[in-house]
Amino acid sequence: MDRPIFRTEALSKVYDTGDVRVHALAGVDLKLFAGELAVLLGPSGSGKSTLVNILGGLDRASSGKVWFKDIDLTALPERGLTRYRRDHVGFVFQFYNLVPSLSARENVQLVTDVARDPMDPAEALGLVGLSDRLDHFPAEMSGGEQQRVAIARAIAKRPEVLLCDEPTGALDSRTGVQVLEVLKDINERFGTTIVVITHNAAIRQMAHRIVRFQDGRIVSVETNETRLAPHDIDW
Ligand SMILES: Nc1ncnc2c1ncn2[C@@H]1O[C@H](COP(=O)(O)OP(=O)(O)OP(=O)(O)O)[C@@H](O)[C@H]1O
Repeated sequence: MDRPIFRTEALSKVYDTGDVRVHALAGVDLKLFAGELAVLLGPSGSGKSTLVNILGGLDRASSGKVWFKDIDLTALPERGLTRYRRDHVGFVFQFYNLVPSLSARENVQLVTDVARDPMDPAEALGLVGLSDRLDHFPAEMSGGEQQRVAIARAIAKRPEVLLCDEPTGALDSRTGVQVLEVLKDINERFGTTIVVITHNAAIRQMAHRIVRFQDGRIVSVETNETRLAPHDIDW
């Protein structure tokens, strides 16, 4: 796990909202390695989502550089960034963003229909333990199940990277653990690089590395000597 998949150099993001200039990222130098599960911690507003959105090609830096392997994302035109996102990145957000009128299988199909080398939707849903919920609609599923559909949708295109912004933020601890078990399994089974933003500091115990943010800067990067399985984490 020593091959960088992301590298940022003096990455900055400034939001200009009239009178106020917010330095959401103020010079971030970070390497993330292929196959690692990294947890990003830090107070609200410290820049975690901004960084992850830039890594995922949803947003652009104001200055500095970010590479995905040998691709300079900061130099890609809009179409290239869209292709990068489609081919390489899966996203999981706090609120699952499923289409309410579509079944679990159809929600996953939205992605597999346009992916280059997708899994079968039923296979992706099987990987997150939902083989018996293929034809259920979001309203017929628990929060944890809906989040697992969202993860199935994100992994069905076999992305190299899974970017998760507060994936357990809306879940109670029991269902949160199930979601984290799925992320750990994906990381181990496919070697997918996984980045998890969380406000729940206990989750750091399942990470290979923990990156802490404050005021748009990285204040520490720590490697876990021993990792805990999600079901052994005390929330
Ligand atoms: N679109 C935007 N326009 C203006 N300011 C923004 C925008 N997005 C983020 N910011 C500001 O940038 C800073 C960093 O925000 P960001 O969402 O990256 O922090 P965060 O660490 O992910 O916070 P949280 O844990 O609350 O999600 C904050 O001060 C935020 O208010």
